[in-house]
Amino acid sequence: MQHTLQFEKKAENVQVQLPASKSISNRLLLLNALSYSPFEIKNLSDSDDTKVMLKVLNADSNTFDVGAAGTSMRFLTAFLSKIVGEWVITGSSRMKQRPIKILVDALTQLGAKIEYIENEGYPPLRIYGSALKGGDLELPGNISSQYISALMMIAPSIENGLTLTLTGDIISKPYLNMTLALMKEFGVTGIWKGNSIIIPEASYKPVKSSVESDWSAASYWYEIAALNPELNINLKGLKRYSLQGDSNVQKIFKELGITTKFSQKGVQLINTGNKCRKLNYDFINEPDLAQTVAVTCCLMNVPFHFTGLQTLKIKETDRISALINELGKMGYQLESNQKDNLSWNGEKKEVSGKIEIDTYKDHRMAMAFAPAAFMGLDMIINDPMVVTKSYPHYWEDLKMVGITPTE
Ligand SMILES: O=C(O)C1=C[C@@H](OP(=O)(O)O)[C@@H](O)[C@H](O)C1
Ligand SMILES: C=C(OP(=O)(O)O)C(=O)O
Repeated sequence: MQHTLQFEKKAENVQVQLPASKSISNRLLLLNALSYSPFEIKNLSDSDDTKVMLKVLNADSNTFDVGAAGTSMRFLTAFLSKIVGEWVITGSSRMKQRPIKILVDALTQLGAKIEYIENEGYPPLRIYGSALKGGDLELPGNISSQYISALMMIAPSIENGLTLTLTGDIISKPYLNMTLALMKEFGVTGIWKGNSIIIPEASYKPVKSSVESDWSAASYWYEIAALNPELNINLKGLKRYSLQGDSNVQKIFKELGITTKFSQKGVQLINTGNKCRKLNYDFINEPDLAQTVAVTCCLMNVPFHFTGLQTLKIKETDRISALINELGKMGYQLESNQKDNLSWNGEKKEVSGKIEIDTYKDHRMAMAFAPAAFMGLDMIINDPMVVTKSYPHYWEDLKMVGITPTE
């Protein structure tokens, strides 16, 4: 399926009810299960990644398919390892290329028995769950924080708890702090000590919880604000003192002329027109914002140098290559060491005619590129429904600002 995007100037004011955070939703679902909570979670995400988490936690089979949801794959692998029984967990073809060895090795050290069904180091997995024994574990902190969050959440229910010492650079650290904060809501206090996270053996207590709106989803509206100086955008449900590291989108887009104003009604985005000459930014803490900011900078003619992108190659797709390919189709020549950086020096080739953007089964490719339609470009987005991974009503919401997708 394809969407051809047509843009017709429409609204001057829009109010957007953003989707709920899937990161918070998936943690709360696991913590609810671990605390045997009878309470319903308020404002749970309706994303594919959360729906699949709910489905697995409520299933009565022993074989689960989590599709493309990284958090579900990693969190459930840890969870199932400590539930007595034999379980099989698999995912999409891309999920079978996303590494999981670090988590499997850690769980094995705690006493779990896990087998690789196809390729060593990757899902699908066969898990023989049993009671686990805790203690001290050392594991790399520079591949995916999701392995660490997964271990943190099961730690209180393991004999002796866990002390996790992270080696290498710590990437996506705000997600670890989000995990700690939510565990605290459920009555368990873990602490940082240098590069170690210490979590005691303890009982979670069931609590009523609710989910904030998603700051990563908000980033596409910051992009839209940056490209539409006259548009007045109000975003609902975001928290100023958020658990989400992606709330740093405020700081990044300030460099691109967007001021964030909090009020009773929500978050207002104001375009001041004051953009920086060049944007240098280290995305080590906010990897999911990189695509939004790369596309915005190109469309605004702001050269950039981004670092801290080492996790992008193992996400829904190799996001560094995907950005180079697709921005290349629009005439922007990006450069990268194909490891952890990406830059654009401001040079652009003229392109004409239709621009067909491939999305590589990556929701963030579709969402970051769609606002290019505001620039009068004749845009086609391939496989547009990938957005349901995190933001199912994205295309509906875009209609409010005059971008109409037609099949
Ligand atoms: O814990 C989480 O909810 C997430 C952690 C990050 O992944 P990595 O830790 O693999 O960078 C992020 O990219 C992902 O979208 C959600
Ligand atoms: C990387 C992402 O998700 P996950 O790793 O949970 O699949 C994302 O949503 O951008």
